[in-house]
Amino acid sequence: MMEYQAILDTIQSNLQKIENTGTVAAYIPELAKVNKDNFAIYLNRVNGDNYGVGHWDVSFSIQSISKVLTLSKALQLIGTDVWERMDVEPSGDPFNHLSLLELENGIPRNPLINSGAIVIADILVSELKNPKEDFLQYVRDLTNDQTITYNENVALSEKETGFTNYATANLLKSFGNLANDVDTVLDFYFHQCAIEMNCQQLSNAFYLFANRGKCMRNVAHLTLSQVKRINAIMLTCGFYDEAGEFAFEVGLPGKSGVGGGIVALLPNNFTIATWAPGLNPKGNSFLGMQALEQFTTATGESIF
Ligand SMILES: NC(=O)CC[C@H](N)C(=O)O
Repeated sequence: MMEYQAILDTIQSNLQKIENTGTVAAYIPELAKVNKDNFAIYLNRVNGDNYGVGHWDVSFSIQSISKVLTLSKALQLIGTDVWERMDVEPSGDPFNHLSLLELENGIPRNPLINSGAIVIADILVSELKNPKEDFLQYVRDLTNDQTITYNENVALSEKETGFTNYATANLLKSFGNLANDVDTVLDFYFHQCAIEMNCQQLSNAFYLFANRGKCMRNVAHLTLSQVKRINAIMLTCGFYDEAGEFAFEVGLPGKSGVGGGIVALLPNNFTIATWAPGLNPKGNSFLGMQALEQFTTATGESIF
């Protein structure tokens, strides 16, 4: 019998001993206000057991982690048509990089970099009746928690400073890969990124990817094939130009966000969420990456 709580406690005390060289994301002014000392891990096993350490009940901005949830909704709505508008290859580039998009004629490398996520946002704006409300409801249903909401200050803060995302959306539009207008799509995108969750909610939200497409309420949202593909994309593209490093160190499908969250999972086994707002130079949580490396090393539980 594995002592998961003891393993999480040990990871927390190990990480308290090292210098946290991460820095909070400053390019979105609202995120720069978050205290770097926050640290949390929450683990959900598919057998129903759960464990937490640190500030696992404190909410933070999920940012790019939302891209997996919008992809999941888009696949549910239009299936494989999604792949007519983007690829499934790792980019090896930072999340907001523009030059590949221009070279490749407005076809994003994958749905987890900003350009791909903006195309997915465009799909949801076209397909959902009330896009922001309906998507939030989807996230609440997956998580089995009706309290989850957008942080309007974060959405506005990103809108005011989101010059690179405007450039990306305009480039997509110029290549004919955006059906709706740039402002409408980016308003949706800035809101999805501004959803707040704590580690418990985040781990719950991703439960369906470890549980063969069925959420916490045991409702089926995705086919087995869709879950397989989403997990493959998280493994190859979830950490941008550090996807190789995450696979090497941790060995799980996962997704990071510039709010300092990471969520990862082992199919049929567990989901785990970490939060530590200090980011490494690639925009991934400095301590979160290490916490997950220690977790899969201590438990021996990874996809490899
Ligand atoms: N990596 C991230 O979390 C980036 C998300 C952020 N909202 C952006 O578009 O810049």
